[in-house]
Amino acid sequence: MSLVEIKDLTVHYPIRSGFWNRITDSVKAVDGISFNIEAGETYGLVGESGSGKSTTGKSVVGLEKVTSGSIMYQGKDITKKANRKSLDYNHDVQMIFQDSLSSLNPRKRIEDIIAEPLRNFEHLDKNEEKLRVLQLLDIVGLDADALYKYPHQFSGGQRQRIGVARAVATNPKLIIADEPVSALDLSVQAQVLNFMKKIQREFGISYLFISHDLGVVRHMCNNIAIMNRGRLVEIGTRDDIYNHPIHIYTKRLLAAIPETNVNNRAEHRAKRLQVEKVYQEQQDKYYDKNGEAYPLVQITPTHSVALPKDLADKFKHEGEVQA
Ligand SMILES: Nc1ncnc2c1ncn2[C@@H]1O[C@H](COP(=O)(O)OP(=O)(O)OP(=O)(O)O)[C@@H](O)[C@H]1O
Repeated sequence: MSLVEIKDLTVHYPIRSGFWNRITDSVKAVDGISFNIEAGETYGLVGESGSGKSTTGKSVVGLEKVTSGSIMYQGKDITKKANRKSLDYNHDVQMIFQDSLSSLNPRKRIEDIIAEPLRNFEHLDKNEEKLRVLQLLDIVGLDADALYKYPHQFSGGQRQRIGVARAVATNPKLIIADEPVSALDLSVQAQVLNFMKKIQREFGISYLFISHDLGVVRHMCNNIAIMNRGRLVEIGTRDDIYNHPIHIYTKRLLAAIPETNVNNRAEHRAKRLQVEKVYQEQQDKYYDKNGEAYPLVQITPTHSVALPKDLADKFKHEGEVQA
């Protein structure tokens, strides 16, 4: 059994209009997605802004009311509040946000910020609590004098590490990391990602790692789902996605990974423009007449892609020939 099993998850937001403020339509933020997160792994959920990643993450934490579908955790559907309560789900699942400045209370000292989940769930005495907060600061590489400071006294990277310390305080089983390093410089991104990996090794945590950037996810994730307009268009292992991408949208996201080597920038730009040209010319083949992605078709045991029948048959056949 996987740690989390998401099946046919749908989250629609109502659109209200007119004098009576009636519901006249809905935004299909998440439109029937399924994937599993295994214990101890980092699962990547990648897509452009507005593709539905955050809504999915919030649904998994229990912060968003789902329209239909299920999210199974330890055999129970946690889209139901009573099940979240009986499982102690809020203790087991934590979240790290992109914007550490607004997600950390500016009026609270770091000691109180990190201790907050401990106070909610563990009821330690004062000394035990302080010791635990100091251990957590040490794990994320911050000195003890951080205890008495406020969020604005830290750099973005340090604040993000404080967010990581708070998220791991109660020893959770799963952390939803929503764009955890997007607001940081490249060098600082690597630092925070390394801390997240170190903590994962030490505590055996699973991550649902949400990002718009396939470059960031590459060194973090074992399995990756590509999300586009509320649907999944490609699911696979790291090797499937980076070395054998099939969906035109995945190829476009891969071409959008920023090139860090200055000497290769011109070549990279030319390649990106070429991929964009192909995307504009051929994207219609990959979406149905309503502009929606097709259902996923399994190409190999680990790799599934949203394709119409003719393309699915073509790629399956190519896979068989190569094998
Ligand atoms: N509370 C809400 N009410 C109405 N529509 C919403 C709400 N939250 C999100 N949406 C819409 O749902 C869609 C998916 O949003 P979501 O934030 O999940 O995307 P995302 O991939 O995480 O993008 P970003 O990275 O920009 O946050 C968007 O069209 C968004 O405008």
